[in-house]
Amino acid sequence: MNTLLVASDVQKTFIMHMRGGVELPVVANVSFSLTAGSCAVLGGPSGVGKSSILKMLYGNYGTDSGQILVSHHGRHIDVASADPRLVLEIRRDTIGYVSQFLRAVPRVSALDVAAEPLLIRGVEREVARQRAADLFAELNLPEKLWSLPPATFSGGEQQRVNIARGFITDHPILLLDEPTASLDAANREVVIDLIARKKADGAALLGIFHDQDVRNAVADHIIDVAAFAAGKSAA
Ligand SMILES: Nc1ncnc2c1ncn2[C@@H]1O[C@H](COP(=O)(O)OP(=O)(O)OP(=O)(O)O)[C@@H](O)[C@H]1O
Repeated sequence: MNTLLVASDVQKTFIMHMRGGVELPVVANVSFSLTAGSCAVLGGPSGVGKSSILKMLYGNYGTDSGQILVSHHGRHIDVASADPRLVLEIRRDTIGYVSQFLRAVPRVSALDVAAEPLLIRGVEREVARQRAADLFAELNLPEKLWSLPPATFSGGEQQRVNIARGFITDHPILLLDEPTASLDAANREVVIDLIARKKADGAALLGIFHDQDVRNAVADHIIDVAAFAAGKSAA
């Protein structure tokens, strides 16, 4: 088994400095690993810390303790303690992330938003845009929208731009935060298929899916986040 990420005893507490230093413990004792060619799903009730875990793996949230070891260009790097420049390099080449909502940049077309992760990896602009167009077509995004900035798109249209942006690269690790939340049944099926292809290509995926049908279709195993707090083995 080719292990691409190992999280060990990860812990996080939010301290609300604007609220008199109130402490909000979010997760503790979080330990799991991700292997190539499989999709793990974070499970557990709302508020248990699923999104926070994804954000820690991506380096958006810091950790209080624990390690998040990632296989990056043949080295094992601890995302939890890596310097910000290295975290950016890991995001460029090793860990992709589909967030729930698109952060649209004004005046940038949907095609260029989706193509950007390839451009920053040095792929030629027309090749990257063609790849984005192929994904948009597969995701049934109307062609008349492709050259428009996505800020005014519907929730489901924006989510499909975000999915194309996340799936366009061949990152070995891909994090998915509710990628199907705003999609209709037909497009949920497209995403299930995209995930299956990523697995077949050898990527390690970790996702949050509230939709039970999607979860059943993609999950190789469920990581029960509530069990960490209870001190049990979760995976
Ligand atoms: N930036 C933040 N500052 C303060 N508290 C936060 C922050 N992000 C998350 N939290 C808190 O951490 C807890 C876990 O939130 P998180 O979004 O990780 O849960 P979740 O399991 O993904 O929930 P859901 O299934 O509802 O999306 C919540 O109580 C939330 O209020």
